[in-house]
Amino acid sequence: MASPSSMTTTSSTTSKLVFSGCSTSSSSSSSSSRRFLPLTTATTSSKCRAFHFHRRFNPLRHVHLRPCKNPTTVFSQTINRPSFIAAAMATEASAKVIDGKRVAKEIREEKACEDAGIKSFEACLPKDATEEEVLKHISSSNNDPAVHGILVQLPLPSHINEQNVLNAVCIEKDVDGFHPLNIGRLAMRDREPLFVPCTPKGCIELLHRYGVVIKGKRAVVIGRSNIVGMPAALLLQREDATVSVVHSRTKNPEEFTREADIIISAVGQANMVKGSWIKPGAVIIDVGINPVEDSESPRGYRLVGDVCYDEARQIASAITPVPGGVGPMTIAMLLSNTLISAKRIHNFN
Ligand SMILES: NC(=O)C1=CN([C@@H]2O[C@H](COP(=O)(O)OP(=O)(O)OC[C@H]3O[C@@H](n4cnc5c(N)ncnc54)[C@H](OP(=O)(O)O)[C@@H]3O)[C@@H](O)[C@H]2O)C=CC1
Ligand SMILES: Nc1nc(=O)c2c([nH]1)NC[C@@H]1CN(c3ccc(C(=O)N[C@@H](CCC(=O)O)C(=O)O)cc3)C=[N+]21
Repeated sequence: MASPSSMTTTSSTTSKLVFSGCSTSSSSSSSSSRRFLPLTTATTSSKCRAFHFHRRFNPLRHVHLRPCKNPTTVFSQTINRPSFIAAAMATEASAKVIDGKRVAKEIREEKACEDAGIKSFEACLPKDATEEEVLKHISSSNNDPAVHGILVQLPLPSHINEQNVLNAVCIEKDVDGFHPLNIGRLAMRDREPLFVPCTPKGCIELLHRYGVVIKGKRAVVIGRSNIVGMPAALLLQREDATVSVVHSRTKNPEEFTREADIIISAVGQANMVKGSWIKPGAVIIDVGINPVEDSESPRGYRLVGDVCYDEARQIASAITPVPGGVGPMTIAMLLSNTLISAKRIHNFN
């Protein structure tokens, strides 16, 4: 756990709160990309992280941000964007793979080109930590001018009230976009949230960068969680899609998905969405991260999405793989939100 004093020693930060489960080696000096993974004992751990920006290069080891030595080269790479895809136009038998890993790398390189550095400090609390202790950590990051972003890793242990905790994060540092004020603004017309939740923002960013037309399209979001499904549906609606939300009580979900030009699936059930659920030419964004046993894999498991990838790629015009699709985009959007926050706080345009 990063001690409160270590959070204040440098000029700027994102703060992350973690209940654990996690060892002391998960302090700010080690890679923390793992801290985001759902494969750790999610129900028994939670985390809070403080991120800060400083003007000199400071590679974000936690998310593998590297300083950019040659900005010109990087810019030319970012201009070279993936080709246009129109969901309705697709005729190819095999879907274009929407490469989240590559786009996330581009986004990280854009940040590096802006001379951005982010430091990340993790507060890793025991799983029986009290709500009061959690709130104390949040309050200390709220009040630390060096901290520009705070992320409380969900889900929280059951004895802690999620609402109280999320409400406590200062809205100006809510880089996860989960504060009810941010979500409320996302839901209302002509209002702008200070931050858009990272995973749904990453999904929309992938659609934009792959030239997928959203306006006027039929979109189906599978799942309605506060983290992914609900904000993803709000974002698609803001992009002028006509949106249906499918959840665990939906009868015959395939009747909805078969009509969709765009499907965002965030359920957490391996291979639930079959090829037969998909309209030919649809674009599929698979958020699901599901471990399935695999004795051949060094970890003893591999990750698959909610969508039956091998079936879907024969039918869809474009699809995100798991791993290497939405996951890396979530992390890139967290960086992006932290950059937005630091610029806003320092009146830097
Ligand atoms: N790639 C990334 O960056 C991220 C990936 N994830 C992954 O995305 C998945 C979803 O995460 P999260 O939203 O937090 O999960 P939640 O468990 O909070 O929500 C799951 C949603 O799926 C719905 N659902 C469950 N079963 C079915 C079913 N059989 N048919 C239709 N809908 C169903 C639930 O419905 P109901 O509301 O009725 O219960 C609920 O709305 C997980 O695999 C998670 O690991 C999550 C965050 C980031
Ligand atoms: N407050 C909060 N905000 C979150 O954004 C949040 C959270 N809590 N709780 C947990 C979920 C899960 N999540 C992931 C992020 C990245 C990958 C990711 O990068 N996955 C890699 C796979 C990595 C591997 O191979 O292990 C990929 O898909 O390619 C996965 C999952 C964010 N979450």
